Amino acid sequence: MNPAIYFTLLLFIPAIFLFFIKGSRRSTKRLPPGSLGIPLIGQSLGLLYAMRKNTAERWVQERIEKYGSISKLTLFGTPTVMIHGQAANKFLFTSDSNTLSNQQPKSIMSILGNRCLFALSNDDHKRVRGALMSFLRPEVLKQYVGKIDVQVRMHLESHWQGKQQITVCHRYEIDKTTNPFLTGVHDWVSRSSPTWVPYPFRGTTPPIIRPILMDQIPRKRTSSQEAPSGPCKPMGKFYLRVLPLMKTLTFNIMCSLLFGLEAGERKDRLVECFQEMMGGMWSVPINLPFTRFNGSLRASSRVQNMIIQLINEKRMALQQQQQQSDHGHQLSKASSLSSPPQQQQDLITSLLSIRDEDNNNNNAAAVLTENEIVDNVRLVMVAGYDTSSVLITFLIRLLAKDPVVYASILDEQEEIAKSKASGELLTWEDLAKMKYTWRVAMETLRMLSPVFGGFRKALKDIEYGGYLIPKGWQIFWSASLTHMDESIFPEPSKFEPSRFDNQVSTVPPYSFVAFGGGPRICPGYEFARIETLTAIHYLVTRFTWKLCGSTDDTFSRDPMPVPSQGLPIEIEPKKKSYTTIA
Ligand code: HEM
Repeated sequence: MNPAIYFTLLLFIPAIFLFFIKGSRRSTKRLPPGSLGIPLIGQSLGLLYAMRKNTAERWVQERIEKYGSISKLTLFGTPTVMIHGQAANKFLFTSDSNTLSNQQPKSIMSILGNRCLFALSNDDHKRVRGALMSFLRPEVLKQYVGKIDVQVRMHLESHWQGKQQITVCHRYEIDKTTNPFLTGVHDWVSRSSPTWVPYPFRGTTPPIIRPILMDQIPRKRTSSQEAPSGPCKPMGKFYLRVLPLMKTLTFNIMCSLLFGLEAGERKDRLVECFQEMMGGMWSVPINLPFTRFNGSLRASSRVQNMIIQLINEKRMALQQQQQQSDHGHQLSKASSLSSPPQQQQDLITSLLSIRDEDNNNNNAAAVLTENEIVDNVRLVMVAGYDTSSVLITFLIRLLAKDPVVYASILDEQEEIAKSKASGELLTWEDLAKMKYTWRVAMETLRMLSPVFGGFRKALKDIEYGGYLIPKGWQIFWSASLTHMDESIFPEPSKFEPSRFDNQVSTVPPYSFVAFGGGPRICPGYEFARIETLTAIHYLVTRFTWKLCGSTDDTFSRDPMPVPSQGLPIEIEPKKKSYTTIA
C-alpha cells in the first residue's frame, strides 16, 4: 500500500472509532417517556387550566403515575423534561452553570430586563447576587425590623382599624359637574377614610344589609367628597379582602426599604405602574399596541424611569455625603467588596455604595452598572411582592380555621407583646422568639408553595435517570410533589408544624424547596420571614377575624395561589390590645 494512503488511514482510524463509539453511546440514551403533543402548544394549556382550577398538583401527579418521575412534554413553546423528587431537586440545584442555566418565560424576561439575576449566569450572577445580598443578608436586615414594624402598624391603622362596620350618613345624587367619576346616586360612608358607595349597591335589594367589599368602593376622591351633614346610622358589616391588602402591605414595605419611599404622590404613581407591569407578566408575549404584554412592557419602562430618577437622587446624596466625610475622616477599607456603612439606607443607596476595591483607590469602580441596579431592583420588587403576600394571606386563612394552631400562635405572640412597652417596636430578638409561628409558616409553605415550580435549560446533552435530556430543552421542576412525598414527610396531607422543629435535622436536604435551592436559592428568605412574623404579630394581638363566604381550602393559581374572592374576612378589634399604634 502507498505509504501516504497508509498514514492517512492510520490518522483517520481513531476519529472513525470515536464516531462509532459516540454514536453507539448516544443511541443507548433514550428520550424520556411521554408525548411532546402538538408542536409549540403541547401540554401548556392543560397545565394552565389545571392551575386555574386548583388541580395543578393532581395534573403533575397524574403524569408521574403514567410516565414515572421523568417524562417529556412541551411547555410554553419549548420541548421540556419534567423531573421530580429529592434527587431531581439536588440535580437541578447543584448542577454547574455549564450544564444548566436559569430559564424563565419570555414575557417575564422582556419585562424584567436582561441584566436581572434571572438572566445572568456564572461570574455575573455571583457578582450581582453578592451585591444584593449585601443588603438582604440577616446581619444587615436586622436593622430594618423597626422600619418594617412601622409599615405594618401604619397599614393596620389605615386599612384595618375601624373597618368592622360601615355607617352611612347621607344619600346623594352626584352629577357630572360635581364629580365626573361618581355620577349617579351614592351613599356617603363614614369611616376613618370616608368614601362614596354607589347606590343601589350591586343589584336591586337595598344596600343596607349587603356586604360591601373594600375594593368595590370608588377610589377617586375629590373636593366634592366633603362629609355631608345629617344623622349617620350603621349600615352593616364591612368585609376586608385579605390578598389585595397584603399586596398593599408588602408593596409599601418594599417601597420603604428598597427606595426609602414613604406614602405620597410619587409612591402612588409607582404602585399604578407596577400593577400594570405585573398584569402582563405571564401573558402571551405578543407585542402589539392592544395586547396585555405591550401594556406591561410600557409600564415596565415607566417603572424603569422612576428607578433611574431615584438612582440619580441617591447618587447625588451619596456624593454630598462623601464630600462631607472627606473633610472629616477616611473610611476604613477592609474587604475586596467594601460594604456600605452600617447605617440604615435603602437598597438603591446600598447598591450604589458598593465599590470594587481591588483597584484600591477612592474612585474605585461601582460593582453594579446602572442597568444592573434598575433591573435587579425591579426584580426584587416583583419577586418579593407576590410571594410574601400570598404566605401571609394563607396564614390568615389557616388561623381562622385551625383553633389549635391559632391558640399556640396567640400564646407566643402575646408573650412577646406583654414584654414590650406601649408603642415599642419589635426587634430582631423578638422575631427570634417567634419559633412556633415560623414553623407554622414553613408548614404552610410546604403544603402550599407560592412558587409552583420553575424552569432550567440544558446547555448540553445531559444523561439523567437513564434518559437523555437534549441540549436546548428546558427542565421543569415542581416544589409541591416533593413536599407531598410521604417517604420524606409522613402523612403529608396533615398540617404538622413540628416537622420544622429542627429543620436542619428533621428535613432532609433538597426536600423542602419552597425557596428553591443551590446558588439560586431565594435571597429574600430573611426579608420574607421578617415581614411575615411582624404582620402576624400585630394581626393576632390586635384583631380577631372570621372567614366570609367559602371556607373550603380552594384557590386558583394565577400563577400564584389566589383564594376565592381574595379571601374576604370580617374583623373585630380586640378589646385588650397589648400593642397600641404609636
Ligand atoms: C414566602 C416568600 C418567598 C418565597 C416562597 C420565594 C421563593 C423563591 C423561589 C422558589 C425562587 C426561585 C429559586 C430557583 O430558581 O432556584 C426565588 C428566587 C428569588 N427570590 Fe424569592 N421567595 C420569597 C420571597 C422573596 C422576597 C421577599 C424577595 C426580595 C426581597 C425575593 C427575591 C428573590 C430573588 C431576587 C430571586 C432570584 C434569585 C436568583 O435567581 O439568584 N423573594 N424565590
